[in-house]
Amino acid sequence: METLQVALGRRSYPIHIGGGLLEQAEELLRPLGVGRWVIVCDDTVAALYGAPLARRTGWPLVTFPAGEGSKSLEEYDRLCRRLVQLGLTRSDGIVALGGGVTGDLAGFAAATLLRGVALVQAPTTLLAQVDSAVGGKTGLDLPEGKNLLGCFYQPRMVLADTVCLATLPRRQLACGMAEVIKYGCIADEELLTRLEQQEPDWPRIIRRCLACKAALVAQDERDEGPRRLLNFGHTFGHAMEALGGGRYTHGECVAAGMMEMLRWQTAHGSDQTAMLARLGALLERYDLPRKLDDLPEAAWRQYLLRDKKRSGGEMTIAVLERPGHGVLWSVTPEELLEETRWM
Ligand SMILES: NC(=O)c1ccc[n+]([C@@H]2O[C@H](COP(=O)([O-])OP(=O)(O)OC[C@H]3O[C@@H](n4cnc5c(N)ncnc54)[C@H](O)[C@@H]3O)[C@@H](O)[C@H]2O)c1
Ligand SMILES: O=C(O)C(=O)C[C@@H](O)[C@H](O)[C@H](O)COP(=O)(O)O
Ligand SMILES: [Zn+2]
Repeated sequence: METLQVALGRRSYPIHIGGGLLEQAEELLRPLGVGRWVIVCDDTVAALYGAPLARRTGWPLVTFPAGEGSKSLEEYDRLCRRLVQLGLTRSDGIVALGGGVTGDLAGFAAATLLRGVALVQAPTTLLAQVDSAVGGKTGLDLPEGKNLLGCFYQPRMVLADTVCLATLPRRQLACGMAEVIKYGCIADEELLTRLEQQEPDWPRIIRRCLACKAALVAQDERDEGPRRLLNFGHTFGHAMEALGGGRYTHGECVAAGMMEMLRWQTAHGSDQTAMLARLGALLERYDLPRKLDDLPEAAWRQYLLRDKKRSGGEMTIAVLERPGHGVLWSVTPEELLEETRWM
């Protein structure tokens, strides 16, 4: 087992990475001094890992339907009511076992139920292990757009059990690779080169991505500055995800969104032709889309304008200065809407 630390003063927490950590969950969580744990996971993860964990520990299990559609007020309501019915108190806690959907939904429930109960993130997808389980962003979607409800709520511990990756379908592994490639683009050119030349070594990749994320979160917990680099590909990607209505995953939209941002940059005086070719080849290597051509255009503008990085007449976007080095630009919504392929 390897351990990284997210340095946030009193709210600091460890990220444990390794094979077989779920088997040791009871022991690893004991020092947190939490009364009773409840496991929250989707129905797919329940069958694979939730039920065995519940059997071993005696912790109750609450499930919800797998998929992005569960990041909804309806599912949040159902989950919170179930947790109350189970008698959860303020000295108890939630183990969010699953992918990013579980982390966001169960994390938001942990942050708000009884005004906050302890939370442990136990990510089971590559995407959640390299990104969503760390940093404390929790959230739900609205019909008007992605992650429009939510808060920052840090977990007390993250347990990334790499054994779980063995059962992950190929498409979901690819989704995680989109966020991995994002880290390479914004902060780690050597990672890009390794991904181009070698087969993935998961524990090593996870460690590298999380070291980057932990550093950005420690500098800027509430997403007011450098943490926004993690949004590279998301400005367009989130709009694509909402427009896709569930057809495309978060990772696929981040992949196409990174390409779209490089095209936008190129049309705005920052030539990214070489990087477009490099990123395009890498996305292809990992079965990710470079373009999503079949999305309806009508609501594109509204979704983009609802981006959380918009503040009045200004939007902060993450762009690339060079491979491995992202920077933030401030643009007007009109500039962002110019020269995208839908306009
Ligand atoms: N909070 C954050 O910082 C943050 C960061 C990135 C993404 N996100 C959010 O995360 C979500 C995407 O996360 P995701 O891609 O993990 O999706 P997900 O949680 O829907 O998981 C994808 C699918 O994989 C299944 N699954 C999970 N673990 C498995 C395993 N080990 N073996 C087999 N199947 C397994 C799930 O049941 C689901 O069907 C999006 O909603 C996105 O907005 C949040
Ligand atoms: O942790 C962050 O900060 C990120 O931006 C990570 C992203 O991969 C993630 O998709 C996040 O949920 C997007 O944040 P949002 O603030 O644009 O909803
Ligand atoms: Zn993301």
